[in-house]
Amino acid sequence: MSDEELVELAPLLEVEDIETCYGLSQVLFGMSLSVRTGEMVALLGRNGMGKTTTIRSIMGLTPARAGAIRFAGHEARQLPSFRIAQLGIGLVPEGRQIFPNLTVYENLVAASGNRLGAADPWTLEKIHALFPRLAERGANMGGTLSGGEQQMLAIGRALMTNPRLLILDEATEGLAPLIRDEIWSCLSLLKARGQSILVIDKNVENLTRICDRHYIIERGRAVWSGSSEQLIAEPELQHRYLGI
Ligand SMILES: Nc1ncnc2c1ncn2[C@@H]1O[C@H](COP(=O)(O)OP(=O)(O)OP(=O)(O)O)[C@@H](O)[C@H]1O
Repeated sequence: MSDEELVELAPLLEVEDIETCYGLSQVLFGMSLSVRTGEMVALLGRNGMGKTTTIRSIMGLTPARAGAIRFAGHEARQLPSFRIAQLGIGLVPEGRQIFPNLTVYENLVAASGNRLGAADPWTLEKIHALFPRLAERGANMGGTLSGGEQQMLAIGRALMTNPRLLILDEATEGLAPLIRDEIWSCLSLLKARGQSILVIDKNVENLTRICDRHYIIERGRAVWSGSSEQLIAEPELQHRYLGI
């Protein structure tokens, strides 16, 4: 089998037994997860269990000190975060972190590109069709947008890099119900389009509706993983690990 065929068979993202610390304080203790091409995977767990840290480690923002992170055939654990982004991971970070002093248009085009040669790349027109509000507000400064509009902008900005994997950290947190629904519809659409997605969110009902698989993280390691059907069938899991 050729190297290319082996890469095709391997998961797009494979996180294996990573350990991550903030200074002397260890947060991840052998965290593992994988995302296959076209899959939508959720990372669930109570506050402070290490979900954001897992994503920060994948992105090289808080590098893991042990374990392995493989992405699209590359060993990524020790790469700087700009290289990891260039391999094709688009992050929608917690708190959105759009550029407040750039216009909506500038935010969208700042990091846009199709460096991996996607067959049907995202364009400004397609982002505007996905989120018409961004078209209306193109000339406004990012910092003047509502929370929901900023979230749409953060998603649009990540998509404009044409990522192989889109990672969203609490994308619906703190938004009005109607705006939340809009974000969930957008995620369903992306999933249907074949986008590989890793998502952190608290809304298990919406997650089980569209995700393929789920991981539950407890004190820095995955304690359960399974399909949406399996998660729905085990309400005691949700009670025990998610406090629902
Ligand atoms: N920059 C930091 N320095 C030190 N400790 C941190 C830092 N960021 C997070 N932590 C600690 O690491 C642990 C895991 O945090 P993390 O943000 O990964 O959890 P989480 O599961 O994403 O929770 P939340 O839903 O609250 O964001 C927590 O105990 C948190 O206090």
